[in-house]
Amino acid sequence: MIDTRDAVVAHALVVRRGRTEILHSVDLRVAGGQVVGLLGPSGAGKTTLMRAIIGAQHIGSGTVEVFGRPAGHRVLRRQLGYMAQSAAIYDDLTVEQNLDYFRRVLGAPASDVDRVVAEVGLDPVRRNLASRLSGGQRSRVSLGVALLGAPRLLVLDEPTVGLDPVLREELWGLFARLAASGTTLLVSSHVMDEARRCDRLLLVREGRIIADDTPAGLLASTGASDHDEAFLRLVRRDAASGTGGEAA
Ligand SMILES: Nc1ncnc2c1ncn2[C@@H]1O[C@H](COP(=O)(O)OP(=O)(O)OP(=O)(O)O)[C@@H](O)[C@H]1O
Repeated sequence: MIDTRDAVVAHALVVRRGRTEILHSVDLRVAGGQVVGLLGPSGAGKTTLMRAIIGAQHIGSGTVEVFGRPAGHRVLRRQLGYMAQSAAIYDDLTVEQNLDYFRRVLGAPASDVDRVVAEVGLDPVRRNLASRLSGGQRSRVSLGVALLGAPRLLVLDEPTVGLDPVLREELWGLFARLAASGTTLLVSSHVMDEARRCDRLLLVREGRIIADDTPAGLLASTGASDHDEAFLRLVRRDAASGTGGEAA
């Protein structure tokens, strides 16, 4: 069944890391059953926002709710899958041992290992030690861990980085299938070409969301012919308006 309720709602969210304010009063709504792209320059605050949503980031003020519960609430643990930028897997275990270990921790069914191995395309290397995998294979094991237990919300921090175009295309196909079956996906990326694969795009710059639109809507509102150009125009427009960066 498609879950059309809001998966994530943030209101006036402020996050500091160390002494620096990273997110400045962010308002955000992520509808259920969509692939939402989180895009923006390096250091804009995408990872910080994702960490706040999964409940791993101390919040200065404001609120973040996931499926109507405060982020980090224990009942959300099994409803959320998170893939961090650096692969969080055990080097001395094989691909399938890694997946089996994490699915036990989650209480997910044993059949999840085969399902996930197939979904992330790691069948040929399933018995290889993680230490012997390529960078792209390692990140796919991490993605596989996030898919265990079939969570309602997947928060994926640059899941396609380092992957060749064929694999990237396959993973975006997987994301679309998951969304069609009701999963909500929040996916960060630096590859603007991937923007067109999302249902909705959030552009983050200097700790603020400066655009929230569909891929087609962003092209229309900026008059750009591709998303690279659209984002450049939006970032330049925002920089010229002088709203970013000063809040401390
Ligand atoms: N542990 C930390 N302590 C203090 N500041 C941090 C910490 N981690 C990140 N930051 C700062 O927070 C800001 C946002 O970082 P964040 O990782 O959220 O950006 P990002 O948009 O995900 O960047 P990238 O695309 O490069 O991954 C950056 O200015 C960064 O220097």
